[in-house]
Amino acid sequence: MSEDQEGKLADLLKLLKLNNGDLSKLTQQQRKEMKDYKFWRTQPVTKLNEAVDREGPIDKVKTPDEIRDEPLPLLNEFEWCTVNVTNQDELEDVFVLLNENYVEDRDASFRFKYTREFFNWSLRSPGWKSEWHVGVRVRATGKLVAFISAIPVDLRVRNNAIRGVEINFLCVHKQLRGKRLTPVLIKEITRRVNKHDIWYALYTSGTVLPSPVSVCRYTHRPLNWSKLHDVGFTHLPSKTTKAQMLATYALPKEPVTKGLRPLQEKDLDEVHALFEKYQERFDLVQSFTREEFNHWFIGGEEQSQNTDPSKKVIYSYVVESPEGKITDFFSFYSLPFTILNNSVHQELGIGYLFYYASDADLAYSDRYDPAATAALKERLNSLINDACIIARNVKMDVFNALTSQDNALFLDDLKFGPGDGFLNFYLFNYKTFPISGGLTDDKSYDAQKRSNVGVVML
Ligand SMILES: CCCCCCCCCCCCCC(=O)SCCNC(=O)CCNC(=O)[C@H](O)C(C)(C)COP(=O)(O)OP(=O)(O)OC[C@H]1O[C@@H](n2cnc3c(N)ncnc32)[C@H](O)[C@@H]1OP(=O)(O)O
Repeated sequence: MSEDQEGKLADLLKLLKLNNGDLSKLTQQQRKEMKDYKFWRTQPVTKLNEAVDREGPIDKVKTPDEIRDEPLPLLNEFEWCTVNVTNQDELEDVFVLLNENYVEDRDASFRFKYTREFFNWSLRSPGWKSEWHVGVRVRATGKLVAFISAIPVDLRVRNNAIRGVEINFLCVHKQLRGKRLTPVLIKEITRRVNKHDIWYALYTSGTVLPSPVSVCRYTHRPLNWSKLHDVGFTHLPSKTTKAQMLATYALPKEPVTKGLRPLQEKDLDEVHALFEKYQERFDLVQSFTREEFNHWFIGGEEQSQNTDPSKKVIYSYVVESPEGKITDFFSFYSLPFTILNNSVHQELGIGYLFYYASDADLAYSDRYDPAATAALKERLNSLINDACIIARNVKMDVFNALTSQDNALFLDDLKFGPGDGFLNFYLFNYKTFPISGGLTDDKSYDAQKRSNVGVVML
């Protein structure tokens, strides 16, 4: 890969996951010292370089009555709001804020194309609460200038069950950056979550904060190389022809796994059970109730009855054996970009690998047994290759995955290139020993250890 191409791919990755950092951020020199995290040093999080000697809560136990009833004060020109995401106009405010401020795109050529359907899926999972969609508006004009959200989740960290929230979509308008609004937003969402007697949170960020529980790397698999090339995402490596690049990334016309079909409601119990069994191997997982499983993988009524591909967010597939047993499951979601100022292409389709499960290695007590590894590797290679084919067939142009889960078993074989973006996983008010993120010391894919991160955040 030429340097130029690597640069472009790095840019692509930056855009694909807005909040990623770069490799330099992980180096010691670039990282701030603990004392310089003026906000984070006051919070119940593991300190940088802290030697964790036990796993568990950080703060003393509190009750919701001890938590203040009123939001923290804001500067007079701003006011708190609860964004009602079931109201189209208010949802629109969130789109505009995120679309214009979430992605750091230097030449402003791409924007996330958030849709109502995407937010209905990501912000309204079972148990969602309106007051956890926190906004800040300009008092005089009502303009939404900051946002942060939480959804309730049941987590498992090794053998401990934790009732918590996932925090996502933190965004401050570009013109208000550097003004310390973020700590206020975080304190406010913490207050609103604590009022519901919830004291722990999971969140991810490209930024290095005190202190990552795990670090995964972004990877991407071009599906439509010529379009990525046309819009300037990938450049032709020297001494290579376009035809060679197309051949490199060519995929079969249709999925190849026998018995592969979309997940249906009738499969839910069986797939849920297979999924839970598969997830047991990981150290950080989200446990889904049946209702949550339905929401995240079938997508509720709106998604299941949806036939318009531009509105489809979640794609879930199962493999059914000739005996009628579900042996495998995979899912990916769609979050495209709008391409600005390009006369030919208006949109870039992007698929993100979500959860999967397989019975390929379940008969082995040790996941690392060479025979177990070989069986799972073979199965995942064909499953995720099929996922790429399906994604390509619904006009996605690139398929994105992290080094989490068992992904290191297929990333190289299926031509997922490493990006320069890293995603840090954090727990709020909960100390843990580090969890492997699927990377070796030199930041390449760790096909031996793989990852023990079994949670996928949007
Ligand atoms: C129990 C319930 C608990 C619930 C809460 C759990 C915790 C949830 C935590 C949130 C999980 C979010 C998960 C996601 O959504 S990650 C996605 C974050 N969003 C983006 O990347 C979108 C584009 N960027 C922006 O909108 C702004 O640059 C943001 C808002 C990121 C910072 O705006 P700005 O640049 O204007 O900064 P400031 O002057 O206001 O504030 C400076 C302080 O903020 C600390 N900072 C900077 N970036 C992040 C970050 N990504 N997570 C946590 N903290 C961050 C920073 O270290 C500094 O603190 P300290 O260094 O002095 O200590």
